[in-house]
Amino acid sequence: MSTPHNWTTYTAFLRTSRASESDLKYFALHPWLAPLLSPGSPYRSVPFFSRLEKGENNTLDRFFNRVINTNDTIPHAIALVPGDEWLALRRKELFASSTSSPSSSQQNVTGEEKEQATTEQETTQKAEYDFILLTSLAPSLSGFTDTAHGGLLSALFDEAMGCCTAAFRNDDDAVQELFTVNLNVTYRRPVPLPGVYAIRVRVEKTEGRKWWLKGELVGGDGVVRTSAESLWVAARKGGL
Ligand SMILES: CCCCC/C=C\C/C=C\C/C=C\C/C=C\CCCC(=O)SCCNC(=O)CCNC(=O)[C@H](O)C(C)(C)COP(=O)(O)OP(=O)(O)OC[C@H]1O[C@@H](n2cnc3c(N)ncnc32)[C@H](O)[C@@H]1OP(=O)(O)O
Repeated sequence: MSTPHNWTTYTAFLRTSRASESDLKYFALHPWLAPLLSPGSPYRSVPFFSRLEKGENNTLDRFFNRVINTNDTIPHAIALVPGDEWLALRRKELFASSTSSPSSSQQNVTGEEKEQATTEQETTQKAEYDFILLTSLAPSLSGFTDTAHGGLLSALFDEAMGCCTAAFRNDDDAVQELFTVNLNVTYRRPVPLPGVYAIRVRVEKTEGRKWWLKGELVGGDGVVRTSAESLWVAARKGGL
């Protein structure tokens, strides 16, 4: 078992960590991922947080960091996140008209600031998605023969979306923990096993404590095999 991490905030984790060489080497073998992994990519490769060991006495994320962290389930997974500048712009965009602003410094964004953000967006490297999970799926994740189980795909969307929201929460906990209250998954095409897939997600909008997200799962042929929409609700201040 690997050593538990010692980051104190998710933001610090995003800023300072890098995906393992073995995972990077593995995904680099798949040419369709090159635009996401090359030096010119708008994304940085970091470990998939949910997969990190949290310590013997900490039961956080056990499903992802133990049960489906094996050679015959999910042998490799990494996360791709936009650069700091782009994330900051997205924060401005998402919280400009919302009372769920993740930081007091981002509240009451004025028209002038919005305009400035638009200009900045034109010059900052644009990332179409707020979070991408690259994952290999091995044969033991099957429902139908050689096909990924639909429940597993839902769990992957939920987790990727959770990590996506975490990047927009602030270190000072101005936004409370977020929970999935609704997850609507559309199974469009089977997801063959074994295979390598990208789950790309984006926050569509926020309103008060509510956040709406969308996501898609694609393989090397670019076909959207599964898509998902979800609603997340931040816990009330002062706890549930
Ligand atoms: C590195 C350092 C360490 C730091 C670590 C930090 C972060 C971790 C980082 C990364 C995390 C990474 C990954 C996490 C990823 C995934 C985790 C898995 C996520 C899940 O898998 S989580 C499990 C399933 N999840 C639940 O276990 C939730 C059960 N639930 C509740 O606990 C309550 O539901 C609660 C508390 C959420 C809200 O309760 P509440 O009482 O505060 O809110 P209330 O009911 O008033 O709703 C407020 C407004 O939402 C609307 N609304 C509510 N529900 C709706 C629905 N279903 N459909 C449509 N609208 C709905 C209402 O209509 C109202 O709308 P309006 O305000 O407009 O009237």
